[in-house]
Amino acid sequence: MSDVVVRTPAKVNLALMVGPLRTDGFHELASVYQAVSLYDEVRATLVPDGQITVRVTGQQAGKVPLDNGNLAYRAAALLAEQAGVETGVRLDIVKGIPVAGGMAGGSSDAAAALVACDALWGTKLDRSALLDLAARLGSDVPFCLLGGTAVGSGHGEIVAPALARGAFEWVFALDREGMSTPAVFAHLDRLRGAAAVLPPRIPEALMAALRTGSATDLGRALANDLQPAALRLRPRLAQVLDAGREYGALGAVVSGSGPTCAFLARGHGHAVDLSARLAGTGLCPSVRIATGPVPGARVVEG
Ligand SMILES: C[C@@](CO)(OP(=O)(O)O)[C@H](O)COP(=O)(O)OP(=O)(O)OC[C@H]1O[C@@H](n2ccc(N)nc2=O)[C@H](O)[C@@H]1O
Ligand SMILES: Nc1ncnc2c1ncn2[C@@H]1O[C@H](COP(=O)(O)OP(=O)(O)O)[C@@H](O)[C@H]1O
Repeated sequence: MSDVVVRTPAKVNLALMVGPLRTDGFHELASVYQAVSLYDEVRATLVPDGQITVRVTGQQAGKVPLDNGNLAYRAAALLAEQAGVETGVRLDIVKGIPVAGGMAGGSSDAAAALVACDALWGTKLDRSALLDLAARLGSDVPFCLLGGTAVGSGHGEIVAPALARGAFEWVFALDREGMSTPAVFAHLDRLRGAAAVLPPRIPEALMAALRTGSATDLGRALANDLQPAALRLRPRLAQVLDAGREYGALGAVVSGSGPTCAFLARGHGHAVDLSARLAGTGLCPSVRIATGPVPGARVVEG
């Protein structure tokens, strides 16, 4: 086999509860992730010379690094090192997930590269070994392997499937410019100042909404501790959230560290209507519809 193609999803945090800053520079998190149907594709092609190269096409491709700053590159290099692989790989990434949008695009490409290279090189790591490597690459990477709806703890890298039913219709309002995840966490610390920060806890109402599959209850329970910091850094996002609520979204929340805003719709027809209305406000340059949950990074060819 000389080619493997992996399709890999974006995520939205249904809850992102941020605890104290740890001594390792990460914050303790309690997160509920959901994988949604906006995808990147990663094609891994065998090359004999031991080199890893990356090419990126698709939406906002120019904003993505091609060197070892690319998370997919790092994933391939880490797997090669761990498994003693000497052949190389060319990674062709087609971006469909917004870049620096709070939707885990880079992390998802890292998960995809692990899955693709594992198949291409025949390293055949088991699920838990892949999850360990994923955790070394970034807080969101293990979830991108798992997909579905899952609870994250630690700094977000310890993931377990959530008891959840139902399918949800989402609308995502993209912003012109991405936001830096470390900058948003740092701004939250500034807003919190010297106040004591409690260990993070996922709202019980959210887990209950997932168990019943009620979109109305889920919409009400969406929560993101990073949202106040993201709104301070990008005040126009507050208008975007208000517009979505006005057009009947069941819930409106900043996705992860932002700037993408996520809206839960009543159904597909409402999602189409909501996306048209949001686009019509002129507040957001691009709007997407997606469903969740969907599976994590999966081989689709090869
Ligand atoms: C905020 C979240 C929510 O799911 O996603 P995004 O909005 O970036 O997609 C994640 O916590 C982001 O995860 P990820 O993008 O993998 O970030 P990482 O590479 O692990 O960390 C980047 C930096 O973010 C900060 N960070 C990240 C995770 C965490 N629990 N505490 C932190 O303070 C740290 O400054 C860290 O150095
Ligand atoms: N494969 C990749 N796709 C997108 N961005 C990447 C990738 N690898 C590294 N990056 C870098 O990571 C930063 C954060 O991107 P991304 O993972 O899309 O956003 P977020 O962390 O907000 O979910 C980007 O600004 C980019 O410089």
